[in-house]
Amino acid sequence: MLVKHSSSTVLRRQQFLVRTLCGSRTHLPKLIRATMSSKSEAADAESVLRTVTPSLDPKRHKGQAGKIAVIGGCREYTGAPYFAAISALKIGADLSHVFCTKDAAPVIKSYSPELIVHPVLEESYTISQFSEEEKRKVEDKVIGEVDKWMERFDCLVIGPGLGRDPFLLECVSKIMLLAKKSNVPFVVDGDGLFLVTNSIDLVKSYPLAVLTPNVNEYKRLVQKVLNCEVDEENAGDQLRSLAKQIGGVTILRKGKTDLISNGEIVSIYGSPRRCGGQGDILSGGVAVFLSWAQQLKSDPERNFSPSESPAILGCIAASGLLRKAAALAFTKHKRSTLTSDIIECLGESLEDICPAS
Ligand SMILES: NC(=O)C1=CN([C@@H]2O[C@H](COP(=O)(O)OP(=O)(O)OC[C@H]3O[C@@H](n4cnc5c(N)ncnc54)[C@H](O)[C@@H]3O)[C@@H](O)[C@H]2O)[C@@H](O)CC1
Ligand SMILES: Nc1ncnc2c1ncn2[C@@H]1O[C@H](COP(=O)(O)OP(=O)(O)OP(=O)(O)O)[C@@H](O)[C@H]1O
Ligand SMILES: [Mg+2]
Repeated sequence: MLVKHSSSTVLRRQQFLVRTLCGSRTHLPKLIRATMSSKSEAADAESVLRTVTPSLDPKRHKGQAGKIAVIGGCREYTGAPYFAAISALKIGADLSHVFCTKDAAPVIKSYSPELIVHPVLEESYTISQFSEEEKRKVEDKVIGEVDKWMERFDCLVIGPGLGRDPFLLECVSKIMLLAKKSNVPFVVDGDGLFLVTNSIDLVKSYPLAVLTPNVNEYKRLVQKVLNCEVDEENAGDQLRSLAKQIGGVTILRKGKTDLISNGEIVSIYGSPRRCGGQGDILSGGVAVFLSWAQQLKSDPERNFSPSESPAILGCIAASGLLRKAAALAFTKHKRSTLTSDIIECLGESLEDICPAS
């Protein structure tokens, strides 16, 4: 489905792509052609997808296409971290880890042998009999288990199916500090947003943080940070000022159309099915495309220096791909479309935009 836009919107989109791609001798002509010819939003998201997706070069070794870690998964929720982690692999990352509670680990492992699952997080009920000192030791152990892996990850996804246990969230706060210390980008979603909304300093002024709130999570963020209600009339301005107030983090506000804090809108494709888990696919996708965009920026051979950040490019690419896969899954399964059906369509949807060979 192509969306019609006013000429000023089309112009803004063309300016965005030119801005994004300036400095790229390798990609500029092809991408500008794509935007000029279709003058559509599909060209924007698809051009970004084509730009950031790396070719399948036989010289590359395992890990170079991305190492992602999801911090999430507890007694209640095992689907959400699985959806985020498996989506990262299905899009093209090489390795996908999950750091979850001990209860959730065997369940998540049983969904897929592809995932590397670490049963390290603890909830309050497992340590309720412990003294304060013993609790501190458990916390140090949890942090240590994640820390020894941290430098290897290209991006974390913090929050899908994390739950809201206070002890567990305290440990995750420390994991965020570790990620910041190591300059590892992270996507915050689900219960990670509950944590961050109540402790905004955890992400404040960290340029490598991406927040992906749904309608409820966004409402709580706006109330807490801007001290007002969501203003649909001035949605773009409000989103920009929210991101500014949090010190320049990137925000992807999910909904009927996905709004990104630099002013971009992704409303192509999409599906009328609202089954749970689609946001989890998106968070895994943002992590992969952000990593690829960051790689692209630092690869001297590709000579690419877009003015838009990897975080913004990651959001546009992931949103476009998820919505395309959701639309494709809906054509096949109609009312019975489930999140796993959408995940099965990720490969075909990406292939349609950037063929593997
Ligand atoms: N299979 C799973 O394990 C899943 C677990 N999930 C996890 O569940 C936890 C809570 O996430 P939720 O998304 O439920 O939390 P929210 O606080 O976003 O949603 C709570 C409730 O709000 C209502 N709601 C949702 N969208 C709405 C809308 N557009 N307008 C009005 N009301 C709306 C729904 O009835 C929902 O139960 C997170 O950790 C999340 O990651 C979800 O990701 C879904 C899949
Ligand atoms: N009304 C809608 N019409 C079309 N697409 C939508 C609509 N609402 C959300 N989406 C798409 O679904 C994706 C997930 O958004 P959603 O609001 O379902 O997230 P979520 O509530 O966090 O999901 P999850 O169940 O995984 O927690 C968005 O990125 C968006 O592209
Ligand atoms: Mg969610």
